[in-house]
Amino acid sequence: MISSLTSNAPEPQGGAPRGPVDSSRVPRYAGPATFARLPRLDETGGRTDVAVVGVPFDTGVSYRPGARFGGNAIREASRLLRPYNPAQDASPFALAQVADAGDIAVNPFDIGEAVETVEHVAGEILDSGARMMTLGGDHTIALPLLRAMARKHGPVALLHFDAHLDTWDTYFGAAYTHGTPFRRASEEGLLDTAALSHVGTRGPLYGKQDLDDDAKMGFGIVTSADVMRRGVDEVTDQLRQRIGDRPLYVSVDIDVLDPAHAPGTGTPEAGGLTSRELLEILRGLSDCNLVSADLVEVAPAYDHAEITSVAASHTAYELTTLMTRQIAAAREAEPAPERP
Ligand SMILES: N=C(N)NCCCC(=O)O
Ligand SMILES: [Zn+2]
Ligand SMILES: [Zn+2]
Repeated sequence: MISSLTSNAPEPQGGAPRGPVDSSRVPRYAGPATFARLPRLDETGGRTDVAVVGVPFDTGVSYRPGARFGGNAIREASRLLRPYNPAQDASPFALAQVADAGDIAVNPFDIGEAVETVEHVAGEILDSGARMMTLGGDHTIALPLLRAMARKHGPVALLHFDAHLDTWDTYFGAAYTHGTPFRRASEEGLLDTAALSHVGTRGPLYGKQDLDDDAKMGFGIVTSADVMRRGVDEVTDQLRQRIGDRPLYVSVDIDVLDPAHAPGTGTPEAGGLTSRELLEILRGLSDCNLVSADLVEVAPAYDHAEITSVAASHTAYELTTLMTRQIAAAREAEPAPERP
């Protein structure tokens, strides 16, 4: 019998979460890439507090394809993440169990079926009590994810980081595309219309009507230029006030970043946020009730030196840290008899 060449994460002690592989013992470039070198879900007995889930799907794109490879590119780039997050003063993988649940197997030839599959699997994960950190995939997948969120939490507050509105109606007559998920979510009543914000919006539109339609759905817009002029702290305060203690879903399209910070994406627009601005805004959400998040539109074929997937891995790390901090705080407030 051949023993494993690269050891897995160490056995946890006394019910503590199973953490990442120790990079001081196993070189971080060795072995299979799970997000942040965390255990797979089957290594935690199928139980986790936060499930990192890939959705290799890009059949909904209107321009460059390739986001189906985004999740695995982010996992590869996440090998360098370390267990303590000084910006949030937290060790996310010690506060709660985070595990890599692998990919949802979606039909690349049938968008309707793919949307149903994502909704179904997301529902199972949420029913287990876990939160989701989803790695896309193109932005189409936000719709089935929001359907699952609304079934569990009711209409959710939405913080949407993106160059684009993604509230357009149809493309070539198709209702489910990466430019339309939030229009469908609004029509289906999945969103809490008092707390909807786009952040980082910029670039040409089809017409002024796009903005009128978007405003009618209840969205507020913080453009990329607003972030530059008003600054991260003021913008974050305003977003936090709008969200309050509502259940919050965060959807990050990596094209919210300037193409200098994220060239590896399908519909790039000049004049975007820096990765520093995005990470800082996210860190400011620590008192929000973040129920789950997605990070979409990483298309590694257009990337260079993993610029985009490194930015994406750090973005997912900040989001995961926010969730684990909230899970730990809730446990402290009301001690549960056993860890899932
Ligand atoms: N969701 C993303 N990334 N892009 C939407 C752009 C849709 C369009 O081509 O007008
Ligand atoms: Zn976009
Ligand atoms: Zn988008």
